[in-house]
Amino acid sequence: MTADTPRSILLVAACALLDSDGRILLAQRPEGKSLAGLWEFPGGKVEPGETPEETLVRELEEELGIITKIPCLAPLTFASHTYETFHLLMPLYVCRRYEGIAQGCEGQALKWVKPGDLRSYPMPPADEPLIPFLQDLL
Ligand SMILES: Nc1nc2c([nH]c(=O)n2[C@@H]2O[C@H](COP(=O)(O)OP(=O)(O)OP(=O)(O)O)[C@@H](O)[C@H]2O)c(=O)[nH]1
Repeated sequence: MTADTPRSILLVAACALLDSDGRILLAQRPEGKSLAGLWEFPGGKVEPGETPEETLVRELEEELGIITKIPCLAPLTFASHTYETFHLLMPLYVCRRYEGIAQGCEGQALKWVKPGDLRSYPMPPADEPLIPFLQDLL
């Protein structure tokens, strides 16, 4: 792909799930996937017919066994990052209200991380500009 080739935009919804101590949940991308081993915010691709909020409610249940509702998702900022084969547009929401205890339902490792420690966890390049927004918020 050359610099002139139009890339498709991939819309992914992501969520900073917070616990009562203000820690943020990160999930490790499993072996075999792109960007394996990096730590990311739970979420996933917005499927046709879904809103980003609907995607997150679905993904949080599928990936983590967490139940939340659309009004509990507060938009914080977004990532806009060009990868080699697509351009990622990723709204980041914050969620403080949910039911259940997060578990890696798809075998992924999870970590509750203090805002000041986020940089200790290697993240996809799209995520790095998001960190100061979370640190300012929390
Ligand atoms: N959920 C999530 N995805 C992210 C983050 N940062 C980031 O670059 N992404 C990218 O957004 C896409 C999300 O795809 P996905 O999670 O629904 O699906 P996937 O891993 O099976 O995608 P893959 O087929 O590219 O491996 C991936 O390309 C992933 O690399 C993030 O913080 N959270």
